[in-house]
Amino acid sequence: MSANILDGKAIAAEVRAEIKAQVTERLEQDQLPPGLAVILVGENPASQVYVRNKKNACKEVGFADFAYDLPASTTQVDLLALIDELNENPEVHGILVQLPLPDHINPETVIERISPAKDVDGFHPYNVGRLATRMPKLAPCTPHGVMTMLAKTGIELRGLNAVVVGASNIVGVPMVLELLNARATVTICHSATKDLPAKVAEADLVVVGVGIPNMVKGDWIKPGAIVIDVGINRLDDGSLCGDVEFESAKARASWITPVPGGVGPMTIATLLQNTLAVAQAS
Ligand SMILES: Nc1nc2c(c(=O)[nH]1)N[C@@H](CN(C=O)c1ccc(C(=O)N[C@@H](CCC(=O)O)C(=O)O)cc1)CN2
Ligand SMILES: [Mg+2]
Repeated sequence: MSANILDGKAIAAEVRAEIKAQVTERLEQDQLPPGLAVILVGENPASQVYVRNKKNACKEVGFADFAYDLPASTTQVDLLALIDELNENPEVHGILVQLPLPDHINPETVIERISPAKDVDGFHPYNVGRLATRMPKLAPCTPHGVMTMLAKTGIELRGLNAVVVGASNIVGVPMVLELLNARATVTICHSATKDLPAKVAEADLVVVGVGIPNMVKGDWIKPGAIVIDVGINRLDDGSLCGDVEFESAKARASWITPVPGGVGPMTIATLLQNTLAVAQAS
């Protein structure tokens, strides 16, 4: 068997085209363009790439982007003051603070300061709680983007055995909530999990987001399983790879996401969807 490729780059382009059409309609009705504030603190090279991609995506679909590239020495007090200002700005529908933050800034304090109504990353405890109680408002972008990709396979998730590897707030935990809401039977694995290969081998659907290159081996994959690789690891030669051994997993899976060009572009497309949703509701 050789898996079908779940082409996140192509699906994300479709999503952006739909968003652009809705922005055009808003502008024709003399409404404000959706506005997204993107805050980057410091000079993490990977974050700089992601933020640049977010700004480019905003331009492509006709959003107003409010960019704040702040020095690594920015104090938490100053960052919170900027968020307070953006929370009050009616031209700004969505606010995100790129993670990770420098060590002297507490990410939880910063995330909680963003108005839940403008929290287009979906990281505020209010939005996580909404997802956990099956009343989602703004859902975290990466797991929600994965759900959009899974819908493209046409496969019914209800009753599938889903295994999520990695328990981060950005990926693993909200991914579990999304899959639970789709009525999958969900297992979450993390660094204390015993016999990970056996857990993965039971999965009809496996989602991996741990940040360890090629950690999940192809021969762990149940034949016919769907494999979603959220990892983006840069190797010493500059190339990117995922958390799953791609070629050997592809030989067993029914569907698989590539890295790059899989989940990553869907994260940004979903961010745009969330921002548009806030604008349309305001
Ligand atoms: N505030 C946030 N911080 C972080 C998030 C997030 O959703 N919100 N997620 C990740 C990083 N991330 C978005 O910010 C992200 C990562 C990767 C991609 C992507 O498109 N990757 C490309 C490859 C890009 C490259 O050349 O490196 C791909 O996979 O094809 C988009 C967004 C952590 N921080
Ligand atoms: Mg995200």
